[in-house]
Amino acid sequence: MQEKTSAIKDALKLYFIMGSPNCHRDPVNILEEAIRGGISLFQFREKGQGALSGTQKKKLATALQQVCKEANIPFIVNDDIDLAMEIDADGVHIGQEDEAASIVRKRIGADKWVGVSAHTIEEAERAIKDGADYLGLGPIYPTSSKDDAESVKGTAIIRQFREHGFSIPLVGIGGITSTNAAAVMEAGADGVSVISAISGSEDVEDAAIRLNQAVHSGCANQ
Ligand SMILES: C=C1C=NC(C(F)(F)F)=NC1=N
Ligand SMILES: [Mg+2]
Repeated sequence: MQEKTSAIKDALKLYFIMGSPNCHRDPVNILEEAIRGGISLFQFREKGQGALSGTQKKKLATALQQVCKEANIPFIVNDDIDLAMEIDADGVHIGQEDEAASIVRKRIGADKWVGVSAHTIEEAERAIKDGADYLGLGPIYPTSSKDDAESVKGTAIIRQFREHGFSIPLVGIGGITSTNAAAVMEAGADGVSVISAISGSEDVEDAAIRLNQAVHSGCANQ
């Protein structure tokens, strides 16, 4: 398998997604604690009620990017391609309503990581043709982190994509916790992505540790 693809597969194991609206305290501290707890990839997703913009958003992005750099964790930016390019992020994540993946790929080049949210086989096929490196599938379970989420899919969508023959790295998203993460891995995902299961936890480091254990118990059973 391609070097880049295997690096992405490994990184997707425990994919923490966060922005200031998801935090009740300093996002930098939360990210540091999540890294200590074993997250393998981080996405800066500054979206929703009270989200920062402009220089404030860029300031927070670069502070979180620095934390990731020091821990050798890849840093992904959600939606905002301009910001990702300005701060030389490791990649971007885009949804169906964002700029087309083909345009994003042209803008950021071959080495950067491009993740795309997909809900159907057709959306996935187009994303792969457009040069996506991984797909985010969900919401697997009911989620409180995204107010315009699509219908809940369950782990069936992961099995469906694998049975269809997709070998592209897949990460589940939506309502994932340490109690249901193993099922996402057993269905064939390369990892799980979480927002509130970590950022909303009383003990962020412990939440990440427990999610990591669940993910590794799940992929062991594959
Ligand atoms: C809406 C999203 C769906 N999936 C993902 C990821 F987990 F990264 F694939 N990130 C998002 N922001
Ligand atoms: Mg988006």
